[in-house]
Amino acid sequence: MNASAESPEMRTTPLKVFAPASIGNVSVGFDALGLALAPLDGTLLGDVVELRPGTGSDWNLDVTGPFSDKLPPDPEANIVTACCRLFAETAAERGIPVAPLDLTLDKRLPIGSGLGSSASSVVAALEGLNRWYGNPLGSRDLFRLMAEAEGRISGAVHLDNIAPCLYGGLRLCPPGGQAEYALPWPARWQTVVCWPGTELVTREARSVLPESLPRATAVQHAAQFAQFVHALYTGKTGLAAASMVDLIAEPSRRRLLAGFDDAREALLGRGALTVGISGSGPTLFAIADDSDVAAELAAWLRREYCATDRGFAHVCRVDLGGARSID
Ligand SMILES: Nc1ncnc2c1ncn2[C@@H]1O[C@H](COP(=O)(O)OP(=O)(O)OP(=O)(O)O)[C@@H](O)[C@H]1O
Ligand SMILES: N[C@@H](CCO)C(=O)O
Repeated sequence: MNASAESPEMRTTPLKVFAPASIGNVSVGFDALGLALAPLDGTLLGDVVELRPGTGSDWNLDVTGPFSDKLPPDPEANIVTACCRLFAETAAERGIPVAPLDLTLDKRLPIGSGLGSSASSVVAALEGLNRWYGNPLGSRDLFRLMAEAEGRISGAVHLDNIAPCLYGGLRLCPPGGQAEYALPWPARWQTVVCWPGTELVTREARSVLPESLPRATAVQHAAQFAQFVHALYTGKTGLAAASMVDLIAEPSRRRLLAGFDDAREALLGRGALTVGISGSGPTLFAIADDSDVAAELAAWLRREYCATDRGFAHVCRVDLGGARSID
Protein backbone atom coordinates (compact mmCIF):
# COMPACT_ATOMS: atom_id res chain seq x y z
CA MET A 1 0.00 0.00 0.00
CA ASN A 2 1.21 3.43 -0.92
CA ALA A 3 -0.90 5.51 1.44
CA SER A 4 0.28 9.08 1.81
CA ALA A 5 2.09 10.08 5.01
CA GLU A 6 -0.35 12.97 5.52
CA SER A 7 -3.10 12.31 8.07
CA PRO A 8 -6.59 12.13 6.49
CA GLU A 9 -7.73 15.39 8.14
CA MET A 10 -4.63 17.26 7.01
CA ARG A 11 -4.23 15.88 3.51
CA THR A 12 -3.77 18.63 0.98
CA THR A 13 -1.81 17.01 -1.85
CA PRO A 14 -3.81 15.25 -4.57
CA LEU A 15 -3.89 11.46 -4.61
CA LYS A 16 -4.07 9.61 -7.94
CA VAL A 17 -5.05 5.95 -8.12
CA PHE A 18 -4.72 3.80 -11.26
CA ALA A 19 -6.69 0.56 -11.75
CA PRO A 20 -5.75 -1.74 -14.67
CA ALA A 21 -7.85 -3.18 -17.48
CA SER A 22 -8.89 -6.79 -17.09
CA ILE A 23 -10.33 -9.74 -18.99
CA GLY A 24 -13.32 -11.24 -17.15
CA ASN A 25 -13.62 -14.88 -18.36
CA VAL A 26 -10.51 -16.25 -20.04
CA SER A 27 -12.75 -18.41 -22.27
CA VAL A 28 -12.87 -21.02 -19.53
CA GLY A 29 -14.28 -20.10 -16.09
CA PHE A 30 -17.26 -17.96 -17.05
CA ASP A 31 -17.83 -15.25 -14.39
CA ALA A 32 -15.20 -16.88 -12.16
CA LEU A 33 -11.78 -16.07 -13.65
CA GLY A 34 -10.27 -12.67 -14.42
CA LEU A 35 -6.87 -11.46 -15.58
CA ALA A 36 -5.30 -8.00 -15.10
CA LEU A 37 -3.42 -6.59 -18.10
CA ALA A 38 -0.41 -4.30 -18.59
CA PRO A 39 0.69 -3.33 -22.13
CA LEU A 40 4.38 -4.12 -22.73
CA ASP A 41 4.94 -0.66 -24.24
CA GLY A 42 4.06 1.02 -20.94
CA THR A 43 0.69 2.41 -22.05
CA LEU A 44 -1.46 3.09 -18.97
CA LEU A 45 -4.39 0.83 -19.88
CA GLY A 46 -6.86 1.56 -17.08
CA ASP A 47 -8.73 4.44 -15.45
CA VAL A 48 -7.17 6.97 -13.07
CA VAL A 49 -9.07 8.75 -10.31
CA GLU A 50 -7.52 11.85 -8.74
CA LEU A 51 -8.78 12.99 -5.33
CA ARG A 52 -8.33 16.49 -3.91
CA PRO A 53 -9.65 18.33 -0.85
CA GLY A 54 -13.30 19.29 -1.34
CA THR A 55 -14.20 22.83 -2.30
CA GLY A 56 -17.98 22.50 -1.82
CA SER A 57 -20.58 20.88 0.38
CA ASP A 58 -21.07 17.90 -1.98
CA TRP A 59 -18.90 15.55 -4.02
CA ASN A 60 -17.64 17.17 -7.19
CA LEU A 61 -16.62 15.04 -10.19
CA ASP A 62 -14.88 16.12 -13.41
CA VAL A 63 -14.29 13.65 -16.20
CA THR A 64 -11.38 13.90 -18.65
CA GLY A 65 -9.54 11.41 -20.85
CA PRO A 66 -9.95 9.75 -24.25
CA PHE A 67 -13.31 8.13 -23.43
CA SER A 68 -14.88 10.89 -21.33
CA ASP A 69 -17.15 11.78 -24.26
CA LYS A 70 -18.83 8.35 -24.03
CA LEU A 71 -19.97 8.78 -20.43
CA PRO A 72 -23.24 10.39 -19.35
CA PRO A 73 -22.59 14.14 -18.83
CA ASP A 74 -24.45 14.14 -15.49
CA PRO A 75 -21.90 13.32 -12.74
CA GLU A 76 -24.73 11.67 -10.77
CA ALA A 77 -24.97 9.03 -13.52
CA ASN A 78 -21.26 8.28 -13.24
CA ILE A 79 -20.38 5.21 -11.20
CA VAL A 80 -17.58 7.19 -9.53
CA THR A 81 -20.12 9.51 -7.85
CA ALA A 82 -22.14 6.45 -6.81
CA CYS A 83 -18.94 5.01 -5.27
CA CYS A 84 -18.37 8.24 -3.30
CA ARG A 85 -21.88 8.11 -1.86
CA LEU A 86 -21.62 4.39 -1.09
CA PHE A 87 -18.27 4.92 0.63
CA ALA A 88 -19.59 7.86 2.70
CA GLU A 89 -22.69 5.87 3.78
CA THR A 90 -20.59 2.88 4.78
CA ALA A 91 -18.08 5.02 6.67
CA ALA A 92 -20.96 6.85 8.45
CA GLU A 93 -22.42 3.50 9.56
CA ARG A 94 -19.08 2.88 11.26
CA GLY A 95 -19.12 6.32 12.90
CA ILE A 96 -16.45 7.71 10.58
CA PRO A 97 -17.38 11.13 9.20
CA VAL A 98 -16.32 11.68 5.61
CA ALA A 99 -16.16 15.17 4.09
CA PRO A 100 -16.90 15.33 0.34
CA LEU A 101 -13.94 15.69 -2.02
CA ASP A 102 -13.26 17.00 -5.51
CA LEU A 103 -12.40 14.18 -7.91
CA THR A 104 -11.30 13.82 -11.51
CA LEU A 105 -11.86 10.61 -13.45
CA ASP A 106 -9.37 10.15 -16.29
CA LYS A 107 -11.49 7.81 -18.42
CA ARG A 108 -8.86 5.83 -20.32
CA LEU A 109 -10.81 2.62 -20.97
CA PRO A 110 -13.54 2.46 -23.59
CA ILE A 111 -17.05 1.84 -22.23
CA GLY A 112 -18.77 -1.45 -23.00
CA SER A 113 -15.51 -2.85 -24.32
CA GLY A 114 -14.99 -6.10 -22.44
CA LEU A 115 -11.91 -4.67 -20.74
CA GLY A 116 -13.55 -4.11 -17.36
CA SER A 117 -14.10 -0.41 -17.88
CA SER A 118 -16.68 0.18 -15.14
CA ALA A 119 -14.74 -2.08 -12.75
CA SER A 120 -11.63 0.02 -13.34
CA SER A 121 -13.50 3.22 -12.43
CA VAL A 122 -15.07 1.56 -9.38
CA VAL A 123 -11.79 0.13 -8.10
CA ALA A 124 -9.79 3.33 -8.67
CA ALA A 125 -12.49 5.42 -6.95
CA LEU A 126 -13.07 3.22 -3.90
CA GLU A 127 -9.39 2.36 -3.42
CA GLY A 128 -8.59 6.09 -3.68
CA LEU A 129 -11.30 7.07 -1.19
CA ASN A 130 -10.16 4.47 1.33
CA ARG A 131 -6.54 5.60 1.03
CA TRP A 132 -7.51 9.26 1.29
CA TYR A 133 -9.32 8.70 4.57
CA GLY A 134 -6.56 6.55 6.09
CA ASN A 135 -7.94 3.10 5.17
CA PRO A 136 -11.00 3.00 7.47
CA LEU A 137 -12.45 0.01 5.57
CA GLY A 138 -10.74 -3.36 5.76
CA SER A 139 -9.92 -5.13 2.52
CA ARG A 140 -12.99 -7.42 2.71
CA ASP A 141 -15.39 -4.51 3.27
CA LEU A 142 -13.79 -2.56 0.47
CA PHE A 143 -14.02 -5.52 -1.89
CA ARG A 144 -17.70 -5.96 -0.97
CA LEU A 145 -18.43 -2.30 -1.80
CA MET A 146 -16.65 -2.63 -5.14
CA ALA A 147 -18.70 -5.72 -5.97
CA GLU A 148 -21.91 -3.91 -5.06
CA ALA A 149 -21.06 -0.88 -7.21
CA GLU A 150 -20.06 -3.03 -10.20
CA GLY A 151 -23.22 -5.14 -9.81
CA ARG A 152 -25.38 -2.01 -9.97
CA ILE A 153 -23.98 -1.11 -13.36
CA SER A 154 -23.54 -4.42 -15.13
CA GLY A 155 -26.79 -6.01 -14.01
CA ALA A 156 -25.26 -8.87 -12.02
CA VAL A 157 -22.60 -9.24 -9.36
CA HIS A 158 -19.60 -10.88 -10.95
CA LEU A 159 -16.18 -10.28 -9.46
CA ASP A 160 -14.07 -11.41 -12.39
CA ASN A 161 -13.11 -7.83 -13.32
CA ILE A 162 -13.06 -6.33 -9.81
CA ALA A 163 -10.71 -8.94 -8.28
CA PRO A 164 -7.88 -8.78 -10.86
CA CYS A 165 -8.27 -5.02 -11.19
CA LEU A 166 -7.85 -4.55 -7.42
CA TYR A 167 -5.24 -7.20 -6.68
CA GLY A 168 -3.58 -7.87 -10.05
CA GLY A 169 -2.78 -11.24 -11.64
CA LEU A 170 -5.18 -14.06 -12.53
CA ARG A 171 -7.88 -14.34 -9.88
CA LEU A 172 -10.40 -17.09 -9.21
CA CYS A 173 -13.60 -15.61 -7.76
CA PRO A 174 -16.35 -18.20 -7.28
CA PRO A 175 -19.73 -16.57 -7.99
CA GLY A 176 -22.10 -16.12 -5.05
CA GLY A 177 -19.45 -15.23 -2.46
CA GLN A 178 -16.79 -12.68 -1.67
CA ALA A 179 -13.82 -15.05 -1.68
CA GLU A 180 -11.16 -14.73 -4.34
CA TYR A 181 -7.87 -16.53 -4.87
CA ALA A 182 -4.68 -15.89 -6.83
CA LEU A 183 -3.78 -18.38 -9.55
CA PRO A 184 -0.47 -18.62 -11.44
CA TRP A 185 -0.20 -17.36 -15.01
CA PRO A 186 2.50 -18.58 -17.43
CA ALA A 187 5.36 -16.05 -17.42
CA ARG A 188 6.09 -16.61 -21.13
CA TRP A 189 2.56 -15.87 -22.28
CA GLN A 190 1.80 -12.59 -23.94
CA THR A 191 -1.84 -11.58 -24.23
CA VAL A 192 -2.88 -9.54 -27.24
CA VAL A 193 -6.10 -7.60 -26.76
CA CYS A 194 -7.89 -5.74 -29.53
CA TRP A 195 -10.83 -3.44 -28.96
CA PRO A 196 -12.39 -2.82 -32.40
CA GLY A 197 -13.71 0.64 -31.49
CA THR A 198 -17.34 -0.41 -31.05
CA GLU A 199 -19.50 -0.77 -27.94
CA LEU A 200 -21.28 -3.80 -26.57
CA VAL A 201 -23.11 -3.18 -23.31
CA THR A 202 -22.56 -5.95 -20.77
CA ARG A 203 -26.27 -6.20 -19.87
CA GLU A 204 -27.07 -6.82 -23.55
CA ALA A 205 -24.27 -9.39 -23.96
CA ARG A 206 -25.55 -11.19 -20.86
CA SER A 207 -29.15 -11.16 -22.09
CA VAL A 208 -28.29 -13.55 -24.95
CA LEU A 209 -26.83 -16.19 -22.63
CA PRO A 210 -28.74 -19.43 -22.11
CA GLU A 211 -30.60 -19.76 -18.79
CA SER A 212 -29.48 -23.37 -18.45
CA LEU A 213 -27.00 -25.74 -20.10
CA PRO A 214 -27.18 -29.39 -21.08
CA ARG A 215 -25.62 -31.69 -18.48
CA ALA A 216 -22.91 -32.80 -20.91
CA THR A 217 -21.83 -29.19 -21.41
CA ALA A 218 -21.76 -28.50 -17.68
CA VAL A 219 -19.66 -31.59 -17.07
CA GLN A 220 -17.28 -30.75 -19.89
CA HIS A 221 -16.84 -27.18 -18.67
CA ALA A 222 -16.17 -28.29 -15.10
CA ALA A 223 -13.56 -30.76 -16.35
CA GLN A 224 -11.90 -28.16 -18.57
CA PHE A 225 -11.83 -25.63 -15.74
CA ALA A 226 -10.21 -28.14 -13.38
CA GLN A 227 -7.77 -29.19 -16.10
CA PHE A 228 -6.86 -25.53 -16.70
CA VAL A 229 -6.06 -24.93 -13.01
CA HIS A 230 -4.07 -28.18 -12.85
CA ALA A 231 -2.12 -27.18 -15.96
CA LEU A 232 -1.33 -23.73 -14.52
CA TYR A 233 -0.01 -25.20 -11.29
CA THR A 234 2.08 -27.85 -13.03
CA GLY A 235 3.45 -25.53 -15.74
CA LYS A 236 1.80 -27.49 -18.59
CA THR A 237 1.23 -24.44 -20.72
CA GLY A 238 0.12 -26.37 -23.80
CA LEU A 239 -2.56 -28.12 -21.77
CA ALA A 240 -3.57 -24.80 -20.17
CA ALA A 241 -4.04 -23.18 -23.58
CA ALA A 242 -5.98 -26.21 -24.85
CA SER A 243 -8.31 -25.93 -21.84
CA MET A 244 -9.26 -22.36 -22.70
CA VAL A 245 -12.47 -23.19 -24.51
CA ASP A 246 -15.65 -21.20 -23.94
CA LEU A 247 -18.62 -23.56 -23.83
CA ILE A 248 -20.90 -21.15 -21.98
CA ALA A 249 -20.87 -17.60 -23.41
CA GLU A 250 -19.09 -17.69 -26.76
CA PRO A 251 -21.61 -19.91 -28.59
CA SER A 252 -24.32 -17.25 -27.99
CA ARG A 253 -22.15 -14.15 -28.08
CA ARG A 254 -19.97 -14.65 -31.13
CA ARG A 255 -22.76 -13.45 -33.42
CA LEU A 256 -22.67 -10.09 -31.58
CA LEU A 257 -18.99 -9.62 -32.51
CA ALA A 258 -18.56 -8.71 -36.18
CA GLY A 259 -15.59 -10.55 -37.67
CA PHE A 260 -14.84 -12.69 -34.59
CA ASP A 261 -14.93 -16.09 -36.35
CA ASP A 262 -12.69 -14.93 -39.19
CA ALA A 263 -10.30 -13.30 -36.75
CA ARG A 264 -9.98 -16.44 -34.67
CA GLU A 265 -9.16 -18.54 -37.71
CA ALA A 266 -6.59 -16.02 -38.95
CA LEU A 267 -4.95 -15.65 -35.53
CA LEU A 268 -4.73 -19.39 -34.88
CA GLY A 269 -3.17 -19.71 -38.35
CA ARG A 270 -0.56 -17.11 -37.33
CA GLY A 271 0.51 -18.98 -34.20
CA ALA A 272 -1.94 -17.89 -31.47
CA LEU A 273 -2.24 -20.56 -28.77
CA THR A 274 -5.86 -19.66 -28.13
CA VAL A 275 -8.33 -16.91 -29.03
CA GLY A 276 -11.38 -15.77 -27.10
CA ILE A 277 -13.83 -13.00 -26.26
CA SER A 278 -12.53 -10.65 -23.55
CA GLY A 279 -15.27 -10.25 -20.94
CA SER A 280 -18.53 -9.68 -22.70
CA GLY A 281 -16.81 -8.30 -25.82
CA PRO A 282 -16.35 -6.83 -28.35
CA THR A 283 -12.64 -6.93 -27.35
CA LEU A 284 -10.97 -10.11 -28.50
CA PHE A 285 -7.91 -11.67 -26.84
CA ALA A 286 -5.27 -14.00 -28.22
CA ILE A 287 -2.38 -15.64 -26.39
CA ALA A 288 1.10 -16.21 -27.78
CA ASP A 289 4.30 -17.52 -26.21
CA ASP A 290 6.58 -15.71 -28.65
CA SER A 291 7.10 -11.94 -28.96
CA ASP A 292 7.29 -11.94 -32.75
CA VAL A 293 4.05 -13.92 -33.00
CA ALA A 294 2.34 -11.58 -30.52
CA ALA A 295 3.47 -8.52 -32.50
CA GLU A 296 2.18 -10.08 -35.72
CA LEU A 297 -1.19 -10.89 -34.11
CA ALA A 298 -1.52 -7.31 -32.87
CA ALA A 299 -0.65 -5.92 -36.31
CA TRP A 300 -3.21 -8.21 -37.97
CA LEU A 301 -5.88 -7.21 -35.48
CA ARG A 302 -5.21 -3.47 -35.96
CA ARG A 303 -5.57 -3.96 -39.71
CA GLU A 304 -8.46 -6.40 -39.84
CA TYR A 305 -10.47 -6.40 -36.59
CA CYS A 306 -10.53 -2.68 -35.79
CA ALA A 307 -13.77 -1.26 -37.17
CA THR A 308 -13.20 2.41 -36.28
CA ASP A 309 -10.14 4.60 -35.92
CA ARG A 310 -10.64 4.65 -32.14
CA GLY A 311 -9.89 0.93 -31.96
CA PHE A 312 -6.56 -0.35 -30.63
CA ALA A 313 -4.52 -3.47 -30.01
CA HIS A 314 -1.94 -4.00 -27.26
CA VAL A 315 0.50 -6.77 -26.49
CA CYS A 316 0.27 -7.26 -22.72
CA ARG A 317 1.83 -9.09 -19.85
CA VAL A 318 -0.14 -9.91 -16.74
CA ASP A 319 -0.42 -6.88 -14.44
CA LEU A 320 0.68 -8.05 -11.00
CA GLY A 321 0.32 -4.70 -9.25
CA GLY A 322 -3.44 -4.16 -9.37
CA ALA A 323 -4.77 -0.80 -8.13
CA ARG A 324 -1.98 1.55 -7.11
CA SER A 325 -1.20 5.18 -6.52
CA ILE A 326 0.72 6.94 -9.27
CA ASP A 327 2.41 10.35 -9.58
N1 LIG B 1 -17.10 5.60 -14.81
C1 LIG B 1 -17.76 4.79 -15.63
N2 LIG B 1 -17.10 3.88 -16.38
C2 LIG B 1 -17.77 3.07 -17.23
N3 LIG B 1 -19.10 3.09 -17.39
C3 LIG B 1 -19.80 3.97 -16.65
C4 LIG B 1 -19.16 4.83 -15.73
N4 LIG B 1 -20.10 5.58 -15.14
C5 LIG B 1 -21.27 5.20 -15.67
N5 LIG B 1 -21.11 4.25 -16.59
C6 LIG B 1 -22.18 3.63 -17.38
O1 LIG B 1 -22.21 2.25 -17.02
C7 LIG B 1 -22.49 1.45 -18.15
C8 LIG B 1 -21.35 0.46 -18.27
O2 LIG B 1 -21.71 -0.49 -19.22
P1 LIG B 1 -20.97 -1.86 -19.29
O3 LIG B 1 -21.18 -2.63 -18.03
O4 LIG B 1 -21.35 -2.46 -20.58
O5 LIG B 1 -19.52 -1.35 -19.43
P2 LIG B 1 -18.12 -1.82 -19.09
O6 LIG B 1 -17.80 -1.95 -17.67
O7 LIG B 1 -17.35 -0.85 -19.86
O8 LIG B 1 -18.06 -3.25 -19.73
P3 LIG B 1 -16.87 -4.21 -19.76
O9 LIG B 1 -16.75 -4.84 -18.39
O10 LIG B 1 -17.35 -5.17 -20.77
O11 LIG B 1 -15.66 -3.43 -20.14
C9 LIG B 1 -22.58 2.38 -19.34
O12 LIG B 1 -23.94 2.61 -19.58
C10 LIG B 1 -21.91 3.66 -18.87
O13 LIG B 1 -22.45 4.83 -19.43
N1 LIG C 1 -17.97 -12.28 -16.86
C1 LIG C 1 -18.65 -11.13 -17.35
C2 LIG C 1 -17.65 -10.05 -17.61
C3 LIG C 1 -18.23 -8.79 -18.16
O1 LIG C 1 -17.19 -7.89 -18.51
C4 LIG C 1 -19.38 -11.52 -18.64
O2 LIG C 1 -18.78 -12.22 -19.46
O3 LIG C 1 -20.54 -11.14 -18.81
